[in-house]
Amino acid sequence: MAPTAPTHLYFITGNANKLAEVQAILDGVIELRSKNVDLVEIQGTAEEVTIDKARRAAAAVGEPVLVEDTCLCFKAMNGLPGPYMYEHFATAITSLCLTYLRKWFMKSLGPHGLHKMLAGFDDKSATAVCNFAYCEGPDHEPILFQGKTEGRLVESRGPTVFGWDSAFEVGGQTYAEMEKKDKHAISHRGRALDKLKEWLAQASDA
Ligand SMILES: O=P(O)(O)OP(=O)(O)OP(=O)(O)OC[C@H]1O[C@@H](n2cnc3c(O)ncnc32)[C@H](O)[C@@H]1O
Ligand SMILES: [Mg+2]
Repeated sequence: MAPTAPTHLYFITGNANKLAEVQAILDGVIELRSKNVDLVEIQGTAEEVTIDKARRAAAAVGEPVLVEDTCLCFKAMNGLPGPYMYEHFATAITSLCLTYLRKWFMKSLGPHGLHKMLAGFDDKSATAVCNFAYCEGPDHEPILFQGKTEGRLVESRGPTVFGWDSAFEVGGQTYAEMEKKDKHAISHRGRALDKLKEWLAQASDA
């Protein structure tokens, strides 16, 4: 059966900054309810982790849910061997993100120390990757929406309110230096949610 457009969504997250951003971006699009359910996160690619998270969330809440997983990937750490196929490259990068840029890592390094991770590399480029998964309810297949933003890792500039915002620069400004609406217009999260909005519009027309 084709998935139907929900009238409301439970966004399951324990991260207050994420919640605020998602609420702002989806304002007027759909009724967003928040819930903090402690979900086990499996090991795997970012996509597998997000899909599994959505299944667990739907089973716990019993209603349409949205979950999200974000990671920051450093190209330099996968510089070897150069000519590898893109698919291998992407998989290796994803594993790196999952292994190294989880919450505990951010907590121990902090936004001010993050740039030191690439101190020994010339290539400071990084990609912010955001995966949202929507699941209509228990026993439904989750649907994935991905957004990516290319940038680079820099010394922290701007308020250190949200994760690595002050260390990730896009077009000359760190995320933390941007107005929120400007971050949303180009961010990994904004781009992923553009796809979700498009899907919601199509599903409600169907
Ligand atoms: O409950 P969930 O939704 O899983 O929230 P989380 O805090 O575990 O979030 P993630 O695993 O998705 O994110 C890993 C880290 O990346 C940080 N992060 C996520 N999105 C970010 C953004 O847009 N800007 C800066 N840091 C971000 C976040 O604060 C975490 O420390
Ligand atoms: Mg998490």
